[in-house]
Amino acid sequence: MNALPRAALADSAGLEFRGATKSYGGKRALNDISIFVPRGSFTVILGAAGAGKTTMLRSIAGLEKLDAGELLIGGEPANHLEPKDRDVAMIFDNLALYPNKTGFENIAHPLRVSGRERTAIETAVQGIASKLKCVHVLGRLPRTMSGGERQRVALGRALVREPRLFLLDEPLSSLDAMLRIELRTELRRLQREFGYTFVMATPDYTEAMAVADSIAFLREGEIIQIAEPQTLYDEPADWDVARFIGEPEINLLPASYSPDEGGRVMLGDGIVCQAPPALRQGGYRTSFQFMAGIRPEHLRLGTPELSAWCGEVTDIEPLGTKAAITTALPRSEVRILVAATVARDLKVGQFTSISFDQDKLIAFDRTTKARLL
Ligand SMILES: Nc1ncnc2c1ncn2[C@@H]1O[C@H](COP(=O)(O)OP(=O)(O)OP(=O)(O)O)[C@@H](O)[C@H]1O
Repeated sequence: MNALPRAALADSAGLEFRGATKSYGGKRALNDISIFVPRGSFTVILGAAGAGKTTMLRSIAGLEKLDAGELLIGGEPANHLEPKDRDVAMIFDNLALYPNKTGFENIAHPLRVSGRERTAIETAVQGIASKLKCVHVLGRLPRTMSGGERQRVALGRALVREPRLFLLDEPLSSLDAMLRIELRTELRRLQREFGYTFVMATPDYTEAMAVADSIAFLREGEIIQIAEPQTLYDEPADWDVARFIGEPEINLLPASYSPDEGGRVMLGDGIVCQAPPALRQGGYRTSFQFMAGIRPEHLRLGTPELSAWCGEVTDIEPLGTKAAITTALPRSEVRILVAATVARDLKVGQFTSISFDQDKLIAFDRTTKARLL
């Protein structure tokens, strides 16, 4: 297994969907999905429960048949291929191991089934086990392993086959938080090092941001946006995407725009500020209403000379190095992310001044929810 030069792979297709559609009893689970996944990349399908993530992965694996549209794997049409002929591995969250086989035999199983020779099996199992740091459990039965060790062996069993494409359906969701972070880092490292093509489904945006080259945001069977993680955060296609990415959630406040004086924004609760660049440069000639999105990390407390608002602290949620402060304004509520040291001096019931970075305000259309460019 040699490391593959990533640059050379960037243009070649690991996977492509063209207008993929799939319904269950009249309900569209996938609606005209088109996506190109470069070979050697890590793509994450992000979306809420029921968005269609599993259906998408199962259609790629051949466990579901598309009603319409084309699937290409490695640039080749794959709609007609049986699952076993697609050369893809699907990794689920509840990866069951054979209870009566050792760690070694569990990982070796797919190679034995395909008739691989004994010394080649030995080398492959040792190689993948050392990459996944589970050599020490190769001689043991699953019931003597910790949850994390079992998951490593199960991942080893999927990775040892070296298929063209790996499909990972919430593979870490049953692990505790620490293990999840440790294993996702390792998945990312392995994927980079060996140029694997990974398509992973998850509803967890932090997991998606941590590992993805590219994230496809899926909602009700439709791809709403495909972008690099930071772009999804900075330039969300609509306010559903903006709310999904970021913790605490982005603040959404009714607002209006006026082209006067080079562009002004009036937020509820009587705040008037200069419009952000996207609105100023948008060529708008008349006033209109929109939804203003302000991320909690772009609000600040306690700079009265710069402050737009005064709010009452109604909740303080410690988050370790940071804290989420909820403040009530006369007609709305905003959440603010502050350093824990700042939160220490605050008390529920106290009034505080609030200011924000106007250039970071994101404007959304009130009807379509789309971000205004
Ligand atoms: N075999 C099936 N029969 C009928 N409806 C189905 C079937 N499989 C999925 N669906 C429906 O298709 C839609 C998409 O389901 P899917 O499992 O792909 O979503 P998901 O994003 O993976 O959700 P989760 O995160 O909960 O696993 C849902 O409305 C679901 O109820």
